[in-house]
Amino acid sequence: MSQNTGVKICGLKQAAHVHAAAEAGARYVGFMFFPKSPRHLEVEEARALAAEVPAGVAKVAVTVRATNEELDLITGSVPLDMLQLHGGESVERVAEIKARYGLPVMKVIPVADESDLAAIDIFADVADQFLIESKPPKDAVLPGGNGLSFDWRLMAGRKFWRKPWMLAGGLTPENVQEAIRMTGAAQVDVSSGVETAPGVKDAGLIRQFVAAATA
Ligand SMILES: O=C(O)c1ccccc1NCC(=O)[C@H](O)[C@H](O)COP(=O)(O)O
Repeated sequence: MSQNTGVKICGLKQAAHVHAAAEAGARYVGFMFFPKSPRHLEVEEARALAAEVPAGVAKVAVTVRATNEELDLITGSVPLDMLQLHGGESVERVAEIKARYGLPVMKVIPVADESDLAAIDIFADVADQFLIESKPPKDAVLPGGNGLSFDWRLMAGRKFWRKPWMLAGGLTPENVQEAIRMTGAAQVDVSSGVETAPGVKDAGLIRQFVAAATA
């Protein structure tokens, strides 16, 4: 663990939780734009929430195979620092989004087994960061935010990729220290693990998570 561990709290919907995350020391907050998600925000809600985020904390829009029309609306309405692409976007689409919006892009790499890690090299020229997380079950409604972890042993000795990366998937205040120890992650992301029900964040759990990740 390290006091320098970067923490992203994803799927925030309330100002109080944005404040709890920022005051605890989170470096990123994630706003969901995916109507099927219990964490989904309309752009007006996201714009109001973004105004609560202090300087120094990055505002990340999480999207899933969003069209240019949808991204135009999101980026035109909400002041953002990063776009997280959580769908099956191609290398070409990631490059197009990066050029069109001029924002850093975090590409999600879903992992179930070792072969899935090859995608990191494939996207390394176009993505600014990676979020490495568990592949969702085949019948899952959501491609992320499922509270499921993957086998962290797959990451052992793999931390020297060309771009920064974040570990995600099923992290909690209880397991995040072990996850960092096993993977060497310098950054971690959480959503379900700081909730009391899907989409319902808890300020105490947010504080516990950031404290454990940065202890
Ligand atoms: O959180 C969602 O509802 C979601 C829906 C669709 C795509 C992505 C989503 N979340 C993105 C995140 O970055 C989550 O924090 C990440 O998947 C980890 O989630 P969890 O396992 O719940 O901590």
